Amino acid sequence: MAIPYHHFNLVTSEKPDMEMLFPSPVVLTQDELKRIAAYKAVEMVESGMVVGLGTGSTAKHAVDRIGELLHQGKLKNIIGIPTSTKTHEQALSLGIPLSDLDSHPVLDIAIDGADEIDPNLNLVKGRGGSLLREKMVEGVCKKFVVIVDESKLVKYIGGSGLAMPVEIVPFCWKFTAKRLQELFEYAGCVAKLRTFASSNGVENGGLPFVTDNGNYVVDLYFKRDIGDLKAASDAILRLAGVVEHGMFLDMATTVIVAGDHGVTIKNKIIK
Ligand SMILES: O=C(CO)[C@H](O)[C@H](O)COP(=O)(O)O
Repeated sequence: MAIPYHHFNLVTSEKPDMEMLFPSPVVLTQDELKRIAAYKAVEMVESGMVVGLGTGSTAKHAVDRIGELLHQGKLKNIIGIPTSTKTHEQALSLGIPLSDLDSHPVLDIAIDGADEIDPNLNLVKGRGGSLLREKMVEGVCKKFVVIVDESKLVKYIGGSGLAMPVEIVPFCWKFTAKRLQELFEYAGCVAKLRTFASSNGVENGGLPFVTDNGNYVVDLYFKRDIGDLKAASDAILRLAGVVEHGMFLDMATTVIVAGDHGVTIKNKIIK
């Protein structure tokens, strides 16, 4: 049975942008690793902050922890900005005071998971379907802390072979999906409409998955590296019918990775 680890010995690595925390040698489940990364991130939250609340199984631990610290009186006057209806419901159930971008257009910090992280801290997000709200919220925070277990680390964006989601309007979705696939023909791209069944891991068709914004999601699968990410982003966003894509380029300020050998904290190098 997996045992959660209880303490860290702090060691600063030779690289100035990276801090390593080595735990006791124990076996951890993926969910425990997610929770460790989440709790570490919540240490960066201070009373009085406006906090972006991410979506997904990793971010859920961070929201739980913020709720717990508020309940214990260790955090005070937090305002949460949820990135999905699901997180909104979770935060409400924990008694976290909530607001939105209309009232709080600048956030102190946001904490969220990711589906992929490349060596330059570029991300793929949105396999949970909340990419648009996540990008809106996380694009206006002073610190964007990404929390993952080490399975999310990739050599290049798309490198996991799993989906890079694109939120599109439902109108003529096949047309938009085809244009997206053609855009990345050079990388062996296959574009698939996400369905409720496929979002649960069962590839047998079903009704289209509908986002919190009433849109569809087309998942792009790449066989090869798509190359210039900024060019890819611009090309996707130029297509009428596309609402947003799941590449979060140059947005993360800190990435916390929990792995079997400890927690690694990578900070963006400010040029
Ligand atoms: O982008 C997201 C949801 O839209 C999630 O942050 C991402 O899918 C990671 O999820 P998890 O923590 O469950 O692995």
